[in-house]
Amino acid sequence: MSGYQLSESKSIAMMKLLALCFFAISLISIPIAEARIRHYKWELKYEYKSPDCYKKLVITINGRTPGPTILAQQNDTVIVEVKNSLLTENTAIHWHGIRQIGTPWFDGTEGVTQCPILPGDTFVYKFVVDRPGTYLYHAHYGMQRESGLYGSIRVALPDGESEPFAYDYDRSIILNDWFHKSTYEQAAGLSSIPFQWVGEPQSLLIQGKGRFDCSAANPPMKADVCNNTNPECSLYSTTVVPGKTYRLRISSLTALSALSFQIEGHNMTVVEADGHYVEPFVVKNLFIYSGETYSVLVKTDQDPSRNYWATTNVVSRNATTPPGLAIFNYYPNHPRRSPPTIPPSGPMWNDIEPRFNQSVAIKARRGHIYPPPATSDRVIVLLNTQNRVNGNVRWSVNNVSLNIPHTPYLIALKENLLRTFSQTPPPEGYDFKNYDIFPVQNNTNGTTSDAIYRLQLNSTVDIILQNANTMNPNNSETHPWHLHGHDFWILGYGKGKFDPINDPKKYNLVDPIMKNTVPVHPFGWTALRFKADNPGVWAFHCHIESHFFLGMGVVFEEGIERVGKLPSSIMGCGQTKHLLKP
Ligand SMILES: O=C1O[C@H]([C@@H](O)CO)C(O)=C1O
Repeated sequence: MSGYQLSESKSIAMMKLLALCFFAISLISIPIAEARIRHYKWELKYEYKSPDCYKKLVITINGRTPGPTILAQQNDTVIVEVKNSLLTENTAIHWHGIRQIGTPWFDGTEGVTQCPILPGDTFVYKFVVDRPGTYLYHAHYGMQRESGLYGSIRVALPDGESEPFAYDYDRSIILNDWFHKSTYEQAAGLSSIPFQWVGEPQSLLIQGKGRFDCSAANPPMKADVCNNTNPECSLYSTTVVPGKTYRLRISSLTALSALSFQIEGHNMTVVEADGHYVEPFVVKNLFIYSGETYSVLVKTDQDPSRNYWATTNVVSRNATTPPGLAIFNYYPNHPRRSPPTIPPSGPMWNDIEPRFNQSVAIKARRGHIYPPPATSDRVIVLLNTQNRVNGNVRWSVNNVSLNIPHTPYLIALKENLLRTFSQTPPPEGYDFKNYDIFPVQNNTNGTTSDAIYRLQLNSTVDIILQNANTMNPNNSETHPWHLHGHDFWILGYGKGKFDPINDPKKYNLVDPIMKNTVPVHPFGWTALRFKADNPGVWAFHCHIESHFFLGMGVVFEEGIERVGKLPSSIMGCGQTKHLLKP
C-alpha cells in the first residue's frame, strides 16, 4: 500500500467525521456566502408606445420601457445577452455605478470602452456587482438613452447581513423627462448650423408613465397619435399598506431636467446615495439630478382613507413642462382613484439655495465612513462652458470640447493604436486670473479634441468642477457629472469662483459621502477626490444627454498595462478591424 492510500476502515471513519461536520454546520446555520450567476437575455427593439399618451417610437427591452430591474446580491456575476434588433441603429449599454473592476471592457461606453453593437448582433456583458446598493443601466450610444433604453439595478446584501436601517418593503422608481421628437432628430438638430436646441421636455415620467395633455396640443393631434384615455398612459400607482416603512429607491435618468420629487403629506428620510449609506436626514422635496440614485424611507402614517400624489417638478431651468404625477395608493383604496387634492406645487425653479443645502447635507453615515486620503497627488480644474466651435454650439471643459474617436480608447491604448487620437494632453485648468465666470465671454470660441487625461495608477486625484455663465446673459446651468469606474469623495461645494488657496482648507475630510454622480450648481464649484485604482479607460461627463453629445466630458486612463486581454467582442470598428482574426 502506498503512503497516499488510506485503509478502508480509515476512509470510512473519515467519511463519518465529514458527515458529522456537515451536520453540525447545518445545525448552526452559518450563512455560506455563495455568489450566483444572474443571467438575462434581452432583445432591443423599436416599438410604438404611448408612455405619456403621445404615440412615438421607443426602444424596448423584451417589450418594456423602463426595462426589467436587474436583481442581484453582492458579488454575484451578472450576464446580460443583448440582441440588437433595432434594425438600423447601433447600441451599447452602460452599467451605471458598477465599477467593472477587472472588466473595464464591459463598461458599455461606446467609443471609450467598446465598439458599438451592430444591428442583428448579440453582445454578452459579464461583470461582478461587488457592492450592495441602487444602480442603473442605460444606453451609452449617442443620445439613445432618452429613447427609453434604461432600467434599475438593485444589489442586495449577502444572506444574513442587514442594512443599517429598517424597512418593510423595497421599491425602485425611476424618474425621467420625455421628449416627443426622436433622438435622431434631436441629435441632428444639435449638430446643425443654425443650432436647433431640443427645448424643454413635453412631459415628466415616473416609472415610465406620464401625462401629456392631448387636448392642449397645437396643432391638434388625432386620437391615434395622442389619446388621454389610452390605458397605456394611466399614471404609475404604487400600493402601500398603512403603518409600514417603505424603502423607495428613487433614481433619475432625465435627458435634461433637474427634478424635485415629493410625496404629498409625507416626509422622506434619505439613507442611501449612489450605493453609499447616508447619515439620515429628512426632506420634503428630494432634489435629484440625472444619474443619481437615492434610497429614502417613507412611513405610511397619513390618513389611510385616501390616496396621495407623488410628483416631480423641473428645477434649475425655467421649464414649461407640467409636473410628473403618480399615485401613492393607500390600500385598500382603488389604485387609480385620484387623490382629493390638487397636486402640491414644486419649489421655485430658480431658488438655488435649497438645492445647494441638500448637496451639502449629504454625508457618509456614521459607522460607514471611508475617509479620503488627506492629500492629493494632482489637481485638475475643469471649467464648464458653452462655446461656439466652427459655427456649432458646443459644451466644453477648459474651452476644449470632447470628440469621441471611432477607435475606442481602451482598445487603442491596449493595442498601441496611438495615432487614432491626439497625444497632446488636455489642459489641467483654465486661465484662472483672467477668466470671469459671471458674464458672457467676449470671445466664446472653443476648440475640439479627442485627447485624454492619463493618470498615475493608484494616485489620488482632485477634480474641481467650476461652473460659469453660458452664452446667454445671467445664465448658468446645473450639470450633473458622472464618473465611470469609480466612486469619488465629495470634498465640498462652493459659490462663485473656486479659491485654490482658501477653499481646500474647508474641505470635508472627516465624513464626505462617496458618489458616482454629483451636481455642479449654477455659478458654483464642486470639489471631488478619487483614487485612480481601477485599471482601464473611464469617461467622466455631464449626464445631460445633449451636453455630453455636444462635447461636455473628459476621459481618464489609468494602469492600461494592468488591463487583461481584451475580448474580441468589443472590437470591429475604426482601427480595431484588423485586430479581428478571421
Ligand atoms: O445647450 C443648451 O443650449 C440651450 C441654450 O443655451 C441655447 O438655446 C440650453 O438651454 C442648453 O442647455
